[in-house]
Amino acid sequence: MKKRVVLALGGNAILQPGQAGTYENQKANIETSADSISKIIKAGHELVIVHGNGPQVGQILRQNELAKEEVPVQPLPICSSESQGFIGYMLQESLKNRLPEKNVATVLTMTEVDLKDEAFNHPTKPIGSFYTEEESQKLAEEKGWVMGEDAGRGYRRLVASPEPKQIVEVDVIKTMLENEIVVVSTGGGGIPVAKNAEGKLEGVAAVIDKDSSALRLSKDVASDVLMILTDVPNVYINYGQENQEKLESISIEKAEQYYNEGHFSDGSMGPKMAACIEFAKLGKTAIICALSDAVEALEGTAGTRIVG
Ligand SMILES: Nc1ncnc2c1ncn2[C@@H]1O[C@H](COP(=O)(O)OP(=O)(O)O)[C@@H](O)[C@H]1O
Ligand SMILES: NC(=O)OP(=O)(O)O
Repeated sequence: MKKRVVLALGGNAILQPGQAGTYENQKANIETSADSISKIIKAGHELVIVHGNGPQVGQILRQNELAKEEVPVQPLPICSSESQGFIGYMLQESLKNRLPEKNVATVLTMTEVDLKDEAFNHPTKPIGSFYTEEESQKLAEEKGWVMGEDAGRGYRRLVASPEPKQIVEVDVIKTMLENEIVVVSTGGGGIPVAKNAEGKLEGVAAVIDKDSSALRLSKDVASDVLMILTDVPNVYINYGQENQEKLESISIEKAEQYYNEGHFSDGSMGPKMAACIEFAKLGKTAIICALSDAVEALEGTAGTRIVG
């Protein structure tokens, strides 16, 4: 049966930790992602792809800073829009090469946030490259960056990550879905904008969590499924320990219990599970699975499903 699916594509699907972030690295990863995504489209489902941009937006910002003697530095929302543009282009190209008959288009998407969001006072979103603890201390001292540990993988620059309140282009996205267009939207959680003192939208320095924005978008376009693709085949309890246990199909109550017991790390699996639990509460299906298992997970034979 045809389903409307919002698919959140993890950062690893575009750039893996340890990779330099060359065009070739990103192209190769996106080609692999397109193999899986095109199978979902071929199966006849309506699809919106929401991608991450943490590594890319950090690198664009850094390029700006390093070139500042010659070229004016652009603010973070401009860097976000650039990341949506180039990742959208790469996805469009790879998907169009596999499915020449399908229309695939990227919507540069703004996401409204609240300037009073407490998150502006506590940066938590890791962007850009990974550093050692020593390098991280030096960068904090010399450049005043806020640095933090990222899920045991090293240290990264942190920026504010407010809650997504509204996807500004949601009506455009719905119209495209109704016209069978595969949509790439809300990349990097959306370009963060907020109402200024005159009530006008204006870009703000933040990077929104793409899993939270994918949840917002899933609700707004009334998708049947929220699917988060990442680099692990399942969610586990006691993850990384000898007694780790794979979760396949779980109830909202069990998922909440495990969440409250701290089985899902902040900044990695935590926000994914929080988004899935909230989506399942609408009586719908939320899935977390590996990129390569997307079609099987939709059919219910792979991944972790929270069933509402
Ligand atoms: N309970 C858990 N089960 C599975 N993976 C977990 C768990 N807790 C933390 N993780 C980590 O979450 C990572 C996926 O999150 P993240 O790196 O943010 O993904 P992405 O960049 O793909 O959005 C996995 O690689 C794994 O190391
Ligand atoms: N914006 C965002 O959540 O990006 P990553 O998934 O790459 O961290």
